[in-house]
Amino acid sequence: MGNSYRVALAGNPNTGKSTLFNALTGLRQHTGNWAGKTVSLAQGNVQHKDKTFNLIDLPGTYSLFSNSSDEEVARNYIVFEKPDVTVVVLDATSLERNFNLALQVLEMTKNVIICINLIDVAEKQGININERILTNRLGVPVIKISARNKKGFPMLLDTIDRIVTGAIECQPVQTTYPDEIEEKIKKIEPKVSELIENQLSARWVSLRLLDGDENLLNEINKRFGQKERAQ
Ligand SMILES: Nc1nc2c(ncn2[C@@H]2O[C@H](COP(=O)(O)OP(=O)(O)OP(=O)(O)O)[C@@H](O)[C@H]2O)c(=O)[nH]1
Ligand SMILES: [Mg+2]
Repeated sequence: MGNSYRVALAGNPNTGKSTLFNALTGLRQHTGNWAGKTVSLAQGNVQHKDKTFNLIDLPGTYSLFSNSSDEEVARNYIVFEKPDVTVVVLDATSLERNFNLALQVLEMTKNVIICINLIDVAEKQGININERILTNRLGVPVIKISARNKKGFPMLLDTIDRIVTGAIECQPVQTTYPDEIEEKIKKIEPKVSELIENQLSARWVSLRLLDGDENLLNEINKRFGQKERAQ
């Protein structure tokens, strides 16, 4: 499986993740249970040049904290299962709301593509989106597509390809918080970093701890504790 890569599709509900998934995989999907949860994730393959991209259709959520099991499944997949690339699918007609989740993903992981879908609807509404400016600001590729009309797919697949081969290096922009929070992050981040080594983003885990996210803490204990016991 040297040429096989996992590509997770994340995003708000109703942004066209499954439409994109089905269009790319041609409905050759099977579902797999994930991480001890009864939620099943649709998976399917797409062939691109010499590579196989294994797409994972994550549950649609408005955020990636621990508010619901859907959020946890999507969040845990991105941070613990570490897909090779995470594609965040956004609705071009409600970018402001959709960027909330996109910025959360940029804090969690490095290899991210922002995929702005429903571009056909946005264009009809006179909404112009400059993907080059967004790419520069966000530090990761931003691509416009219409999943229903199968537009923009070659660029999307090519960009996934270029990320997995290292031709593109993502440098996701990090949200800056008020001084008080930044100071707290500075205090705990080195300790967090020591504990989790390079397995997760220490800044992101620090933020979640400051937020009192016990479910995440339990998940870290469960996963990393297990590894230690197994050694
Ligand atoms: N016009 C237009 N409609 C689209 C496009 N992509 C998806 N849709 C429509 O948007 C609706 C939602 O699409 P889904 O693929 O079910 O969205 P989803 O992100 O999987 O939704 P959840 O599973 O609830 O998270 C459907 O009615 C699609 O036909 C597009 O590019 N253009
Ligand atoms: Mg769906």
